[in-house]
Amino acid sequence: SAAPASSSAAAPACRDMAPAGIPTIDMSAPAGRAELSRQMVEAFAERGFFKAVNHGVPPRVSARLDAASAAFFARPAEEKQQAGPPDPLGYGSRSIGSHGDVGELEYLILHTDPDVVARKARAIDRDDPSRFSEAVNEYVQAVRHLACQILDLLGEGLGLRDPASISRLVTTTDSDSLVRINNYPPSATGDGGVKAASAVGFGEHSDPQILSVLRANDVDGLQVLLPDGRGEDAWVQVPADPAAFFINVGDLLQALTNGKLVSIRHRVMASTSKPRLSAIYFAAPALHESISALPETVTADAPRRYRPFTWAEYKKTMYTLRLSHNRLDLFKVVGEGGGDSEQVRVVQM
Ligand SMILES: C=C1C[C@]23C[C@@]1(O)CC[C@H]2[C@@]12CC[C@H](O)[C@@](C)(C(=O)O1)[C@H]2[C@@H]3C(=O)O
Ligand SMILES: O=C(O)CCC(=O)C(=O)O
Ligand SMILES: [Fe+2]
Repeated sequence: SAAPASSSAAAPACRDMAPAGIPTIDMSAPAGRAELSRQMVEAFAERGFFKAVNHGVPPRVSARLDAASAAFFARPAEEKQQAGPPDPLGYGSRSIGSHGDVGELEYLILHTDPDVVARKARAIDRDDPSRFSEAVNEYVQAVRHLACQILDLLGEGLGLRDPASISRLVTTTDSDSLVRINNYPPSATGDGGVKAASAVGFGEHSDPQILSVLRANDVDGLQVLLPDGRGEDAWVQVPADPAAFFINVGDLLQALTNGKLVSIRHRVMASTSKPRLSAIYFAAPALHESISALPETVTADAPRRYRPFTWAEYKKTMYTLRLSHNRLDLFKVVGEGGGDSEQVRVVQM
């Protein structure tokens, strides 16, 4: 089916933003583990994201990735193209996906398997490939650990019989997790000013995987779409904090929790005079993994919302669609009684 146009144009401008509603969670659990997992479930159910502080990722690990990324982006354009095109992994500039989405950025998308990183690093840092691959591998290890801690806490907060069942999807050796490094150039107009606040760095979308762990430098730009309390959604600016991680629910976690946790729509607006550098770890399962609602999340009051699907199937669908598409809707079960009924109809693409 045809992808709908981005709804960004229709969404309210930043000046109409809802009062800041950025849940912040102290990962050192000052009030105990049970309270920490309760806070996480609440933040993910109501907002789909939170800011993690005291997260345990050493600042030098992030700084090392920043330095390696900045060194790559500073190379001449012809040299960077050697690490592209994004097929869908690799170096890309402005074009996002293969359906006409564009943004004011350049990026690297890498699979997190260390062997794959090592191979790609030969085109990224030709003088010393291991300088780049080691920085990425060390970073990935640290953020995967953080992601799994969060997923275990969620498992506990959701009252799962097997609380580690979600994090196991990510720790498997054939996990399809990715890391994406984005560089948004300063949006100077040439006359000393900056572009209008409407310049899109990375258009509106939800992340397809299980969980996204985002860190950026001190440059603002990330916005999340949140209910404004008056029955509308509004874009809320997420103030930059290089010492924190911003964690968001992906489409698969929404499906696994039968819609209890919500995959948040977000975007990046490019209107600053400094480059924004960000790195996002997308925690994903293995390609063959079947995704269906965890039994504890399916009740008489909350019947099954999505039909089971594999990550490979979901990924194939997502790559045929525009960035802004509500792709999880295509897997919705329709009909009375939810998905446990033999009579269910499934929305076809
Ligand atoms: C337009 C697209 C880019 C994207 C693949 C897609 O067809 C739809 C999902 C997009 C997205 C958003 C989150 C991540 O940045 C990303 C790497 C992902 O897994 O899904 C991108 C994809 C991409 O840039 O290849
Ligand atoms: O670069 C950012 O800050 C966010 C980008 C993003 O949402 C993505 O790459 O999926
Ligand atoms: Fe995203």
